[in-house]
Amino acid sequence: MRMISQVPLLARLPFWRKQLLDENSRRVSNFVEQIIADRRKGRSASLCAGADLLDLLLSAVDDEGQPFSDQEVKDEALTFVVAGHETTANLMTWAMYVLMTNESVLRACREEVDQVLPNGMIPSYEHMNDLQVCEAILQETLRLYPPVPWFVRKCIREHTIGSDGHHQVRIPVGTTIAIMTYMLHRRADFWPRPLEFDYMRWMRNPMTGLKPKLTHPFCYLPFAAGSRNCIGQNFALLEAKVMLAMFVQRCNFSIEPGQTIVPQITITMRPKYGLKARVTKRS
Ligand code: HEM
Repeated sequence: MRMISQVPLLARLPFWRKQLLDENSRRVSNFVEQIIADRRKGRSASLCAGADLLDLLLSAVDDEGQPFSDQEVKDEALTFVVAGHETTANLMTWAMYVLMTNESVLRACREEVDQVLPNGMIPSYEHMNDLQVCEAILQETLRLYPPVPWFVRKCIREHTIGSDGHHQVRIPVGTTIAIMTYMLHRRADFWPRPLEFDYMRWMRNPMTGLKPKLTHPFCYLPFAAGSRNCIGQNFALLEAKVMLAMFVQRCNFSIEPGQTIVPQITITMRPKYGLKARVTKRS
């Protein structure tokens, strides 16, 4: 939505559903403006133990003592809302899909959660390291169903990739390269049994506590890589782990039969026709 409005030519084109896009863009923008105005006027406060991200943005100053302008605060806040919302929501959707369609995975997850968090205990930071099956399930979900299924980078130094002969490709400076995470994560040369959901491939070694080594340092990129990788990745995994554990601890869920579940790849990746489930309180 925002990307379209950043490209002047595209922004002017009256293409299909453009009005809806503009309207939704305005609504998100108004929503963020309201949040900032409320905080400036003291009508809202941080829900954290200390200052939250918005407090930090509003109080930050540069080397000359200048604060962010209203537009800059809004842009930064909007980036966090947009980058942090649908991504994590999609991760949770796909994780629930996996649990509802793999009985053994749900059983292993529930066993761990019931052991680490007995009698409906609310998870705290100290429990996070013990929720290793939950973590492995989330990592395997991010492999098969990356919420951000592709991203782009611009070439700043000329490269030639591929082996000698006709498979070689020269990449000149300035080329935009799309990295298809979804395909990378399913490549048989990097992942044994690539299409199988196997959370065990992520389990730490019980003796050393170390995670298994990847077959290639860049074969797993749910949060991209390099200096512009996801700034929120640790937070995202933490909040996803808390949600997954509490959901499994407190709810039963089963998938509504007769649905077609296919990934829809746009900027993010979600089930094309949604994912309907029956959720009940766990007794
Ligand atoms: C499962 C959840 C998430 C996934 C899969 C994810 C994935 C990604 C990816 C692939 C990028 C790089 C995009 C690119 O280079 O074009 C990115 C960037 C970013 N993400 Fe996330 N993200 C997630 C959650 C979050 C959360 C919770 C936040 C904030 C609270 C966040 C904030 C950001 C920001 C600010 C950037 C831009 C960083 C920069 O350009 O320097 N993300 N994310």
